[in-house]
Formats: sequence, structure tokens, C-alpha cells
Amino acid sequence: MNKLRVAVQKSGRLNEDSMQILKDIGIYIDNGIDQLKASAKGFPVEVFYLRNGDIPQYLKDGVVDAAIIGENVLVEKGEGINVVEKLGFSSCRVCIAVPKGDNYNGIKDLEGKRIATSYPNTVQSFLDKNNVNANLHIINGSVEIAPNIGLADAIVDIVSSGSTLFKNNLKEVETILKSEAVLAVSPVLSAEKQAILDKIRFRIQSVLKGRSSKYVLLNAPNDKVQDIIDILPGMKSPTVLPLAEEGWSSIHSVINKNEFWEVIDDLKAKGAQGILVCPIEKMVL
Ligand SMILES: Nc1ncnc2c1ncn2[C@@H]1O[C@H](COP(=O)(O)OP(=O)(O)OP(=O)(O)O)[C@@H](O)[C@H]1O
Ligand SMILES: O=P(O)(O)OC[C@H]1O[C@H](OP(=O)(O)OP(=O)(O)O)[C@H](O)[C@@H]1O
Ligand SMILES: [Mg+2]
Repeated sequence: MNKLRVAVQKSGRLNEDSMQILKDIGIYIDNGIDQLKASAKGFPVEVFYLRNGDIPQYLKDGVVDAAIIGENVLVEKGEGINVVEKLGFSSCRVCIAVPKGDNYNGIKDLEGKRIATSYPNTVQSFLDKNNVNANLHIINGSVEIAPNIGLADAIVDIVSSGSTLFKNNLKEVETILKSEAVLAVSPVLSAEKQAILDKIRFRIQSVLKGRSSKYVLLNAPNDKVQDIIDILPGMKSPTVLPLAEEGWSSIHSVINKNEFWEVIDDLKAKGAQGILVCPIEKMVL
């Protein structure tokens, strides 16, 4: 049987979360420490450990069928490659930054300036869209140092917490794009491989829905049950079970994890007690 070849970053910021999501969807890999290719147990998938920056070319060449990769790298050099799932980790943005003391009034201020970056295509198309001409200096790492050593007037690089910019006395002035880890696929897949990919996507969606939700259990007096259901409508409708104590019920529901703190005061005000909030491993609607 044809296996789906899936690339993940060999080491770096995406590696750990990529391996975790594969595990969560039931793709278990016994990889020796220096192995560059490994077969999954019990699922028709082969995993390739590659550099994030090399993955777009491998996808284009059909050497791998799918990959977990930073979206920003696909924007830079992944034309023709499809993003099929956003994975919710390694969130960052690609930004323009200039020295903190500069008086920056807009993108036109970069006309004729030197910009250091590892993402020349992304920067060039942003400049073209804004009708700005600038000179790009392509460097592969430590981009934020460039203005301090006189190599550039501005930089374009990845920003997450902003601490690297801060440490290098730079300020963020434009966001070119936002990025997160994604599942990307080669434009050509056999029907057999497409079927394996569809199973992987279904499993990823179940895991991501579970990660973004919480299971809530609470007790309430019977005359408050409807008020509480109005606050916690759940997936289809909450489960309501009688408690051993007369006049009380237990209500079970699912809530978006970001909404819980918003509704907790309302729940308490309606008489909810003994509120438990539990993680959900997988969720299939
Ligand atoms: N500080 C950060 N916070 C969040 N995500 C980040 C950060 N830096 C990079 N990323 C994301 O993680 C991806 C991998 O970054 P990392 O620095 O591990 O590798 P790389 O240098 O791009 O790649 P390679 O594997 O080719 O050496 C980036 O493409 C980006 O999408
Ligand atoms: O806004 P922050 O949270 O400071 O993150 C941004 C930094 O993170 C990335 O570098 P990384 O640490 O991956 O090092 P690298 O350049 O060796 O890839 C990126 O290139 C920035 O330098
Ligand atoms: Mg990096």
C-alpha cells in the first residue's frame, strides 16, 4: 500500500508541537535520534524530518505529500502549495522594524532604504504593493542585529513576544503577515493518498476542537436549570441528570475554553455550585 509521506521540522520551534499533534491523532513513531525517515505504527504514513525552509521545495517536487510547516515559509516560497488545516501553534507575525529612535511615518519612509531580511520574496511583494523601492539585504539569521552594525536601515523578521526587537533597540512599524503552523499538501495527490490525508484531517479537526473546548459539570437547584442552560448551550443540548439530593440537578456541557471566565460569575449568580472544568481530548461533532 502507498503511504502518505509527511514532512515535519527536524529540530527547531515547530518540532515538538508537530510530533505532539501526530501522537494525538494516533500516529506513533519510533524514531531513532538520527533517523531522517520513519514509518508510523498502525497508520499508512511515513514521516520525514527536514528543515522547515526546505519543505516547500520538497512539496513542489513531490518528494513529500504533506507537511507541518510555518505558514510564513509557504508565503515566502510555497506558491502552488495548499494549506488544508491551520494548527494553532507557533503563532507569530512577519514585521518591519526600524531603530527605536527613528521618526517613522509610514511605509513611504522606506524609499531608497536598506532592509535586511531572510524573507526577500515576502518583503519585495509588500514593497511592490506599496510602490516603494528599497534595497534588500538577504541574511539567514540574527537579522535584528543588522541596523546596529550599520548593515541596514530597517529589518523584516518574525516577531512573537517582541523581546528580540526590544533587546536590539528596534520598534515594530508594519505587520506584513500573520503566521501559524499549518498542514500543507502537495498539489498532486493520488486518490489513495488523498483518502489517507482526509483521515488525517478529520483526526486533526477532532483534536483541535477538543483543545479549544472544555467540559463543564456543575450542580444547580432544579428551578435554575433553564437559566444555566441558557448560559451553557453545549454542543447539541446539555445533559441534565438528577442528583441524589431532592430538588437538585447536575448539568454537563461543553464550552469554548476562552469563554469560561466570561460566564463563571453568571453561573454562580444563577446558583451553580461544585463547578468542574475538564479538558477534552478529542471532539467529533
Ligand atoms: N519566535 C517565534 N515564535 C513563534 N513562532 C516562531 C518564532 N520564530 C519562528 N517561528 C515559527 O516557527 C517556524 C520555524 O522556526 P525555526 O526558527 O525553528 O526554524 P527556521 O530557522 O525557520 O527553519 P529551519 O528548520 O529551516 O532551520 C518559523 O517558520 C515560524 O513559522
Ligand atoms: O519576538 P520574539 O519572541 O523575540 O521572537 C522573535 C525571534 O524568534 C525567531 O528567532 P529564533 O529564536 O527562532 O532564532 P533563529 O533566528 O536562530 O531561528 C525570530 O527570527 C526572531 O528573532
Ligand atoms: Mg527561528
